[in-house]
Amino acid sequence: AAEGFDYNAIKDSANYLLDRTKHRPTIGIICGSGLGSLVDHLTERESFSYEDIPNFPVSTVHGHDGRVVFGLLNGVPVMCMKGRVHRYEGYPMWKTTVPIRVMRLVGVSDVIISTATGGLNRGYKIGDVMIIKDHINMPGFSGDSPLVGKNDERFGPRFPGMSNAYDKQLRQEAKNVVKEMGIEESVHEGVYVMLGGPSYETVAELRLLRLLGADAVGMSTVAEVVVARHCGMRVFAFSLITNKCIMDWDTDDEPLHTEVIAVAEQRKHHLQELVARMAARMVQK
Ligand SMILES: Nc1nc2ncn(CCNC(CO)CO)c2c(=O)[nH]1
Repeated sequence: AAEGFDYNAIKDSANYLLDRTKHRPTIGIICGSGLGSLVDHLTERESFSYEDIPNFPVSTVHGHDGRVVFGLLNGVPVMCMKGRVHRYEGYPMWKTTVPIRVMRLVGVSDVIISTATGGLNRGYKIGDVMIIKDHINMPGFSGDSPLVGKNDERFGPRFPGMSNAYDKQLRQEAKNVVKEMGIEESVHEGVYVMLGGPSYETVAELRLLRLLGADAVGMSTVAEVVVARHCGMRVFAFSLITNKCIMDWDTDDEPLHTEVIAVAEQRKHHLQELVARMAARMVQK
């Protein structure tokens, strides 16, 4: 059979974890750039290396030790994915979303996804946060979707809808949290577009993406959201704007991955506070 999801393989991954942790979280957290250290704040932490979990994809980037971390975030049981695998590493799209399906079989019903992005919207500053209200699945346009291939009804339907992918109620909750935190001036709401990467975009591509209505661009998140919605999870996702995309030909700026990491490091406290407050609201259902 063509390579793709296998229910029993996902079940084995989930059972490996269920047999080794006492936690039964309903909230999942994908820690994108800047959020990894969130796991240090969990109490009653139980952590498992991606390498030890059967059938789990492992990051090929050394020093990016991927870990599944269970624990309590201000008392709320959560299951965190610290470290992501990306399409640009050469994994098929479906494989980059295996953590979502494992979360589902562990019992997670809501997922918080964070990511670093380049700002296309000229009103965004480096270090700002964009609550994702919708996405453009550019790889999906050419058929590179995590759901291509045999559909497993035990997860979801053959043709899932994506019209409310980014839960409206959770976005409203997030705006309330942002007000509580007093950071409204650096938080926006916009459209995320995914490209495959690993190269950053040309100026012509960035101008096209802006014309298409995208406010921020990245190389992840969209496939995870498609798979999360396919299996009925609620999704809250946000981007950290780590650099402003260069939109004209005569500047010689160049986006640098080192900048991405540095900005994430600077803003991690606000991001972690946002996630903790959202998790507390989401677990109330
Ligand atoms: N122009 C631009 N700026 C960005 N800053 C972060 N990312 C998300 C991609 N992050 C990669 C490389 O930094 C690592 O996963 C991007 C991007 O895709 N494009």
